[in-house]
Amino acid sequence: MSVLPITLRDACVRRGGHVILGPVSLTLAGRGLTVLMGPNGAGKTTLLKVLHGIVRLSAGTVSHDGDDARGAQAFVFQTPIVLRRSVAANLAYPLKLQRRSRAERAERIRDWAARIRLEDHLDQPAGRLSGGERQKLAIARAMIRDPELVFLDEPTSNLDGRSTREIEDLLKAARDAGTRIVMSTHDIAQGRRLADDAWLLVNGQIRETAPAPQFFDQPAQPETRAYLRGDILE
Ligand SMILES: Nc1ncnc2c1ncn2[C@@H]1O[C@H](COP(=O)(O)OP(=O)(O)OP(=O)(O)O)[C@@H](O)[C@H]1O
Repeated sequence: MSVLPITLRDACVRRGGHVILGPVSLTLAGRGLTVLMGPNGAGKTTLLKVLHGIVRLSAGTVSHDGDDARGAQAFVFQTPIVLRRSVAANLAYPLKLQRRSRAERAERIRDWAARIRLEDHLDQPAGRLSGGERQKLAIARAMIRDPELVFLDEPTSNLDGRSTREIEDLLKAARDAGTRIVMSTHDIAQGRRLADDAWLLVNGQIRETAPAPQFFDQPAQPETRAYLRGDILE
């Protein structure tokens, strides 16, 4: 069973009389980590939400051809949402929904708390964590039930170097363990560090999709070259 492929056909989203996304046609399949790049306001968040199935299209279609879409995919929002409970309770929540046994929950919580270096904070209210710690907790909560597919919206924006490196390591480990990841970033250096393949979105439209070496070093589109040079795209 797989949630993939997910296919968009001429997908459009309108808000306030404007098309903010689309028309976009693409297929999300395969393995690895896809980086979605583009200027502020290009529509990256909207595209991720469309792929996850939490934004209604104004036109076109999104087909989740796989099975069991909800259980096997997760979304990490740009501003991490943590429950007003302890760190341990935040990690336990998705496992309870999956009806995992108490023993299995305890083992996974210990494992993930160690991976995000919060093992000494398990009883602390999540609301008191720093921004970087909250983001790590939100990612761990998404990953703890071994989803097949995870979307992350700018997972390290506004974080310090150390938190960024820790989160990048988490994402690489999840990718290497077989989780399909799609994440947005406008940090080109981060894209180079993480991507197996990359998409450029400008003005609500996909301008290029390519394997990372090609995207970053030999892009086909002049617009991608301009974006990577640091030009302002409109
Ligand atoms: N509910 C809404 N009503 C009107 N405009 C909206 C709404 N939601 C988003 N937009 C606009 O749609 C465009 C795309 O938004 P989106 O958040 O998807 O872009 P983004 O690429 O993720 O941006 P950023 O990099 O700044 O997070 C933006 O210009 C935004 O202002």
